[in-house]
Amino acid sequence: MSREAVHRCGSPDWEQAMAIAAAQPAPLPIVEAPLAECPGEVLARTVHTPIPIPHFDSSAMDGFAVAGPPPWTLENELPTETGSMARAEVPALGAGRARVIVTGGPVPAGASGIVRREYAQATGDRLDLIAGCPDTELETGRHIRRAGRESALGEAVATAGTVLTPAHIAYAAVAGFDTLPVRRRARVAVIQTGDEVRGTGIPAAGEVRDAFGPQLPAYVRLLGGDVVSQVRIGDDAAQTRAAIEAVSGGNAVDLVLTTGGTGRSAADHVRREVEALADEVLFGELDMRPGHPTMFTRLPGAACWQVGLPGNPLAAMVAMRVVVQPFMRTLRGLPPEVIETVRLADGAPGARVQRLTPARRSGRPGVTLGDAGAAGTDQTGAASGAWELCDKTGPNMLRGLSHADGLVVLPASPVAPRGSVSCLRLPWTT
Ligand SMILES: Nc1nc2c(c(=O)[nH]1)N[C@H]1C(S)=C(S)[C@@H](COP(=O)(O)OP(=O)(O)OC[C@H]3O[C@@H](n4cnc5c(N)ncnc54)[C@H](O)[C@@H]3O)O[C@H]1N2
Ligand code: MOO
Repeated sequence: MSREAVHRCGSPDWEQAMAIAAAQPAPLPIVEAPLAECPGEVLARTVHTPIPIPHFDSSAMDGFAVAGPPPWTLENELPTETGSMARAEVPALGAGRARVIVTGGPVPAGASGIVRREYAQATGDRLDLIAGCPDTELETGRHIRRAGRESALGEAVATAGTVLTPAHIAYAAVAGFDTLPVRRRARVAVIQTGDEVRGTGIPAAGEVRDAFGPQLPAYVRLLGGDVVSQVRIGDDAAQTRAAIEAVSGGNAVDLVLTTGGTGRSAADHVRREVEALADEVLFGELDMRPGHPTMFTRLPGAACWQVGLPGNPLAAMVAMRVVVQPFMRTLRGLPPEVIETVRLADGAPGARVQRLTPARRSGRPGVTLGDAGAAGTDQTGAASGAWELCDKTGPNMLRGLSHADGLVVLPASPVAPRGSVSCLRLPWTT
């Protein structure tokens, strides 16, 4: 039985669409993930080191732990023994004595410092400095890495909301963590429509190569989720309904991405079937070009949404950036993004409607990247170079997007040379 879906907002613009998408889901549950799985994930809670870092006094050099001024009596110990001994097992060093130590080895109690190997000379069991050794080598604490110098016990290792990098993981490992609390990764189902769409080879006239299937999983991964199921179906109402019902029940996925079929022709079934199935239509179209027919709905079940990506490839990619990316940020526990402003080197002529257009950072002579003085600054105050519009950016085209660093918002009115426009960076640009 078809229920009447709740229609919320008529035709939001791109900025309203981002806000609606970001406001919908709750952040996903927190899971303890092994460190190796954490790079790229968002830390869900601030974590504090359970030990001082480093956690014991160690030598920064291969050489000799010494107690007091030279000469010293050299103890007869092998470096490997000293290096691998636990701190508590290392015997104290008596006054006037020296002992071999390796980099990272625990410093014995009683040691006043470390003398590096190349500055010391042993004759029998007598150890002395070589001629010309700098005076600094005898400073108290020389070449000793003191416990807690990097971080005291209980200091923050990383704060909630951090997107974890390999460096964060390395630091957390040093602090003794085996796992970190991160948000569960979003599970996304992809349903592609289109009788004319083929997956491999050269398409015949009337056919198109599938522009979505090979890249949507990677796009979703860049946004912090995983495509857990992916099907291609024909332009058929029953198949469309069955495919959506198959993935949306039972809490298995957080988001269903459909491609194509958002139109109102007899061959377009996504719109009708989703409208019949959905608990809520957050928006059924956008006041945005390209990407005008993009839909965003909440499907039956605890927490499962649907984004209807239009079939035109650039329109679909714009909808990914405007609707899916903010939605995924919230799932990951990230705050809504701050919209960047950039300058357009050559400006832009006015158009009938506002357009989100592929653009790139300009590399032309006279327009220097990161030159804040010449090219302006973005809203966050960071230096930002001027941008130029890409060529070949019709709604069915991908060539311009393939050269782009972001989507700039061109207003209907003309933009003067070096004029400011809003810009949404693409998630694969660095
Ligand atoms: N009479 C009207 N026609 C159209 C309108 C309109 O308002 N009135 N809107 C246009 C706009 S805007 C868009 S965007 C598209 C939306 O189309 P659908 O979402 O219904 O998608 P389809 O009709 O299935 O396909 C449109 C186009 O995209 C190609 N396509 C589909 N899937 C793929 C794929 N996986 N890889 C590459 N290309 C794909 C398909 O072959 C069509 O060329 O409607 C306009 N028309
Ligand atoms: O969404 Mo369409 O032209 O706006 O591609």
